[in-house]
Amino acid sequence: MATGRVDVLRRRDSYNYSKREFEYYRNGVSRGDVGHGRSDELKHRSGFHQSSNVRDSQGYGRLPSAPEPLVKNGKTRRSEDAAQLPAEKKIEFSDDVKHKNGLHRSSKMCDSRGSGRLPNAPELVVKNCKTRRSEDAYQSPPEKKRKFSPIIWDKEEKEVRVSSKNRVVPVIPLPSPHPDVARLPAIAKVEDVVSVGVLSKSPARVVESLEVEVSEISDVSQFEAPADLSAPLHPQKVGEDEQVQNNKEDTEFFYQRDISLSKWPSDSDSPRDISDDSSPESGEIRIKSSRLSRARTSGSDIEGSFEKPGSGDTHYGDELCDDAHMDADNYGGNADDSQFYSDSEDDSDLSQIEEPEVPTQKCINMLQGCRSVFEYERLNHISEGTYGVVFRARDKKTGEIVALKKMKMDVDKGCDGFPMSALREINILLSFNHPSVVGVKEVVMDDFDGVYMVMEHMDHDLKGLMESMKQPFSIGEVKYLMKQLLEGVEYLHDNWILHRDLKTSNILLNNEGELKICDFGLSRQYGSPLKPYTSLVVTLWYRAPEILLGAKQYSTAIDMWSVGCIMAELLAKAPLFSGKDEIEQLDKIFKTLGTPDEKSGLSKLPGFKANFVKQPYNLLRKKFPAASFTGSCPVLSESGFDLLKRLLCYNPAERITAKDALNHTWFHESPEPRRDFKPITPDRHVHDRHLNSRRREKILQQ
Ligand SMILES: Nc1ncnc2c1ncn2[C@@H]1O[C@H](COP(=O)(O)OP(=O)(O)OP(=O)(O)O)[C@@H](O)[C@H]1O
Repeated sequence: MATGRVDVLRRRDSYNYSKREFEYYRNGVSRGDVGHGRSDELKHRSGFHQSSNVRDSQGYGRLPSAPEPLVKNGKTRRSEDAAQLPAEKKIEFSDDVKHKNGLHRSSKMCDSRGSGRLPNAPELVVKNCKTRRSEDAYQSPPEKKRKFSPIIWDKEEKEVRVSSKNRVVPVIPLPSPHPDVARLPAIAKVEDVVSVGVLSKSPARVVESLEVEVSEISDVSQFEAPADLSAPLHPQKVGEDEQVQNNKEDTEFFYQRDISLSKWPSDSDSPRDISDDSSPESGEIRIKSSRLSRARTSGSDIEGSFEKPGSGDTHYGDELCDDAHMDADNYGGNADDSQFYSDSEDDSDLSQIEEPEVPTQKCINMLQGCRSVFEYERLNHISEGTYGVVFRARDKKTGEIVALKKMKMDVDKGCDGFPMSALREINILLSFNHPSVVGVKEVVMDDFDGVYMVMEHMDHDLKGLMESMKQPFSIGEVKYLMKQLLEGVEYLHDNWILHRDLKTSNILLNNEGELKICDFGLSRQYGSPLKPYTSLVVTLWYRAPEILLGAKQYSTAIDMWSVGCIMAELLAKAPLFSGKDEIEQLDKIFKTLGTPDEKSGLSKLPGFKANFVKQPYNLLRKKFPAASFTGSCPVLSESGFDLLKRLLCYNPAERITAKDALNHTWFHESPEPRRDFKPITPDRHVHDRHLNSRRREKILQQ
């Protein structure tokens, strides 16, 4: 059956969409209407991680025992003492830096290429895993750092500091770990400092994939000599160049991630100020340990219930570190023990700034290891995407209903290693805390190295909800949903994250009408100047024209285009541009919005010269008229249409930002956003949704 299932999955992949979409398209949209673009995307998304993921010999964390990689202008080096580079570890902000949500935020501007809105940062210099803008371009307090890690680095500290003043950040108390799940603690034994950005790579691979300044390596004994740095890590069959580019991108992403709060303790560590210069940033998790345990291919049955197999079935024995088992009594922090964060020298300045009330940042003490998935009772399968299978489950101790996303380990076909997409998602979601971003509670494991992200459970996703609705949302409801979506997107962009896969199936809703963005597998950090990114991001229907036309440099505007497509879909209850490949997608866009001209900001892109249909008019208003007597098309006021038009503006530099969109008059005119909106009868939809998932399971088994 398993083989059959895989075959079906493969077949499904050849139709280029996830099972959910498969079902959706199968039932709702003719097959011919969708998907071949998705095929490319899937291939790419799979290949995207292929060579960058090399299974190391660890368990859950799979942390290589690599010394700390330091990134400097795209190169890495190691240093004996990262603390010697304090200046390089800071990210400095220009004068218009604003403080919001406990994070320093800089306003955005358009880059000279018109490729998107950039933070008003001049040249970014990446050093020591942190980003810094060239000093001649701005003068801002060097002490200002970007901090958004939830990870507590200090075992003894029950609280950590964050950049925001007066923010209490409680440590989420975790119960005792599953006795068989000691992989994370096990990795806290090594002596080298490594980055979570290379979690999926063995030390050798880390060296292979990055340029290393050997002179600065303090301990070369643990590294193999760098291989051909330009070569992919594995033989590639397709899209090798693209793959190499993607690997670079992946690597850059993690080295640029900034988790300056994070600390990994060692037994001997005393509580440290997390602003310590040596604290890791940019997605790195520093660990002390050198014991490596062999990681094995995940063999867990994703369809099985979370019943713990007999203890004799576990295979970690000889690999586990005995003292990795944690004493239950000592396990878990105490929310009451939180203390105020301070941003050291910044405090006086910050006191001048009126700070909005923000939710506290989540903290998870990584040292506590992760609990077992057997702490949860599996209730039902919710959905399956490219990167994970999502279940509804109940916390056996608290009774809380959660969503468990089992990370697919085999998304990088033919490769070992923890998938980069999963690392990104876990890292980002653990870092963020916003009402419009889905909350991650913890990461748990099964006995087969399966890794699960425990998320707050949401009753619907927008796609499923719209499928089940007979009528489109009312304008007040659309406003309310759009407002929440824009708040989430604004939060991401303020925190330098591009989601890169905003679509209705990645927008969740609970029965209270609360909206949350999920699926951060394709997200990445952005900065200035723009780096070449992969153009194979964002599900085709929501993909911005600049990406479709081959732009390699893009920014937050790509998410805003997706938001525009989502707004149109909320209004019409049908996707706006549903091309089945890139050409058709562009064709559909141009037929509605008019073929872009030289002034569109797209004329320099590689695909612009292609012979597209010439359609000089913007016909969007026809689809969303100001009044309709037949009720066949959704009505939209002048100001609502203006917002939609600005979201779907060709020129990425002129496309409206999330912040400006939130201030748009549409949200202030009547009807007001319907805050009392609650999705349709919850039980029925939940039931339907589960029925659907059962139907999907059947299809997969055939
Ligand atoms: N916290 C949650 N609560 C309820 N349902 C969820 C939750 N997270 C995800 N889902 C459901 O699972 C589906 C797939 O989740 P997700 O998009 O994270 O997986 P994926 O493998 O990354 O998908 P994709 O193929 O779109 O990349 C979502 O569309 C949603 O229906």
